[in-house]
Amino acid sequence: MGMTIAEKIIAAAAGVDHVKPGDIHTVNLDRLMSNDGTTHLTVDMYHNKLTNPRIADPEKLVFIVDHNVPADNPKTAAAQKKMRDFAREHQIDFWEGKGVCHQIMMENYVCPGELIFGADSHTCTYGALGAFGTGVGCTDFLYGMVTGTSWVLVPESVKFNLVGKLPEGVYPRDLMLTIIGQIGANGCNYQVMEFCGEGAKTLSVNDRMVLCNLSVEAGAKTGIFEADEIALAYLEEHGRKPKAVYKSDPDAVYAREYTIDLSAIQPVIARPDFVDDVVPAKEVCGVKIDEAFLGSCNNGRIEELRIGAGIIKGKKVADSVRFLVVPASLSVYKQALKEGLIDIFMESGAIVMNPNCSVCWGSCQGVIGENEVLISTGTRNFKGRAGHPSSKVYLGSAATVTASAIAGEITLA
Ligand SMILES: CC(C)[C@H](C(=O)O)[C@@H](O)C(=O)O
Ligand code: SF4
Repeated sequence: MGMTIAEKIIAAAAGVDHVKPGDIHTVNLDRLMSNDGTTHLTVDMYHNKLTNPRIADPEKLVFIVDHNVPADNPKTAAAQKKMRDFAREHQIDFWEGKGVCHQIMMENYVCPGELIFGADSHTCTYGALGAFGTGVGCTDFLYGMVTGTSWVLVPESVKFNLVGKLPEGVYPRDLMLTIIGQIGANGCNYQVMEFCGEGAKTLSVNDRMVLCNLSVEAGAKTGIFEADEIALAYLEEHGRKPKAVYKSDPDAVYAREYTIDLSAIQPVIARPDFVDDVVPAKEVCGVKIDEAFLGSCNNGRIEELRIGAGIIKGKKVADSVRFLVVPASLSVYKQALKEGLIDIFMESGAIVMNPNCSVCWGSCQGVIGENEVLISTGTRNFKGRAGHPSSKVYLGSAATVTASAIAGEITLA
């Protein structure tokens, strides 16, 4: 019986020839990433719970302060200090203020064929480069840190055969929200969403990141693409080499298969308070907004900043709206500066912030108040995600978010 890409990665990490869904294997981890959301808890467990605290291989570890940057209160400052001190003491790669963790990982670490655990649910982003990335809690993270290994219950894979090409003005974010709307927030629970087909060839690594990143919002263990020439070109540009390049075998077994026609996708919006409550954007046009957010590990890269800047150039943010523009990393920020995009946003009245998670998770910048409405390129719109429990978050593409920031209400670009 053939294997899927995900199964091949797990088999290699387990040192066996063959795995199948339902098997449990002990695996060697290639890398472990943790951010300021939970690292302080891992550090506490490391110091207080272990009889023989040790780190298997500090070179496998990456710590990234990205969720609350710079620290916004004494509690987050203390948590970050704990993380910083620990990283220094153990010579762990440490990043602070340089960008959202998944963006930093993609720019600097992730290689095809790797198995990566991250103490963050959107670690599934790394499938854009043909790696198996998945989120774990801090107990599993601690185990991985101490032993360099972990366990994986081999997930089933679900095939998404992409055909055609997205129409002009329709983006990978519309595509992935549409898929999540169709299959539901539990649509791929503990399964791998494998994206393939000729339509995949029309998607850049950025586009693939958008899809893989949101796979967890359909309950998936991860999302993955084959590391084809597009992924390998990205890798080379970033000065890295693949660990291994896997293709799914023709006789690999899938739990289900979907065919998605990209040319039929339209701009969509996920309505509050569920990522799978997806409707055509035109159905919610006219909803008044208080804030708009262009950023996050899903949609804060140069591609989206270009889309936003292209729409807002020469126009103004509505008086009633705060428009937060937050590049996903420092390198995205610098590229945007070089291309004059930051100037365009500033001229329009947008608030351009330092790279970090920002209002995507509503704990740091741009928190919204009682009954306020945000339109966002972030990942989630759960109740209270961006601030007050009565506030509302609509999720849309960079184009829809920017057009709405100008209009003061949800509008199509
Ligand atoms: C803080 C972190 C653990 C969390 C996650 O796991 O995803 C956050 O990044 C989010 O997007 O909700
Ligand atoms: S940008 Fe949002 S989804 Fe991504 S890691 Fe930060 S809080 Fe989580």
